[in-house]
Amino acid sequence: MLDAKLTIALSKGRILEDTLPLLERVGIRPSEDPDASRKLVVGTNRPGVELVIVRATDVPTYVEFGAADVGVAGRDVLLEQGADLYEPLDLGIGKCRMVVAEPEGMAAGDDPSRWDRVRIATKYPNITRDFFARQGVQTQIVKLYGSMELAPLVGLADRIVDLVSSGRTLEENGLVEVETLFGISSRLVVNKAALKLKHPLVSDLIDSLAGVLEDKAS
Ligand SMILES: Nc1ncnc2c1ncn2[C@@H]1O[C@H](COP(=O)(O)OP(=O)(O)OP(=O)(O)O)[C@@H](O)[C@H]1O
Ligand SMILES: O=P(O)(O)OC[C@H]1O[C@H](OP(=O)(O)OP(=O)(O)O)[C@H](O)[C@@H]1O
Repeated sequence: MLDAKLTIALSKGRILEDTLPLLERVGIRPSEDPDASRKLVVGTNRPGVELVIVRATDVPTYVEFGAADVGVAGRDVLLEQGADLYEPLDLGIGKCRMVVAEPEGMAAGDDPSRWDRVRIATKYPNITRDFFARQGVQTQIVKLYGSMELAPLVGLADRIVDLVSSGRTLEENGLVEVETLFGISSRLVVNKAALKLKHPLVSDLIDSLAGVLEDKAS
């Protein structure tokens, strides 16, 4: 039997802020402001469609395990975690880039061969390890959960691997970008079983969002 319920996992902050206008354009409106509320399950104007509010780093887990049918997650989080998800749409929101940064004036510059055994602070240990391993550079990784830019200032690390958007956080902390790993935006992710078992609902959401993105691009 077809399940007429669709659960969408979103995280508070940037993703919620940028995703709600997209959902609005496809006719899905939360019944209360999820940012103002402490509720973690928020209904919508569409019967059977609800939002679950989770940490940004938890979105792939909720969707992979089917606790949510779809979700919105940054490419950074998706690459770091490597969850088994269907990723049909780049929503073009939450744009930033993953970079290596170091204190301004640091001698090693952008020659990775001189980076051996440097300590790198990051929230993304898998991405960081893979990136340097591919260059044949051994690094010691210090896993942090935020404020990465502080680490080189207090001697916790030599460099950081983190996200940059405007560049303001790097600049205000005397750091400079020395290498870009890749560009980032947020993606719609879908549970693979839900794609089959709830195909009409899921494909309707994907197609409607794709239409909105096409309109925005033209
Ligand atoms: N400065 C930024 N500009 C644009 N997009 C960003 C920026 N920082 C992060 N993002 C994107 O937004 C996503 C969510 O980031 P946000 O800061 O809202 O959550 P978080 O605090 O990193 O998550 P968590 O609470 O799980 O640690 C990131 O995964 C990334 O894809
Ligand atoms: O280039 P900018 O526009 O300054 O943006 C970059 C900052 O944004 C993110 O931090 P966030 O605001 O999520 O805080 P966090 O330290 O808690 O991760 C990221 O980790 C950088 O610190």
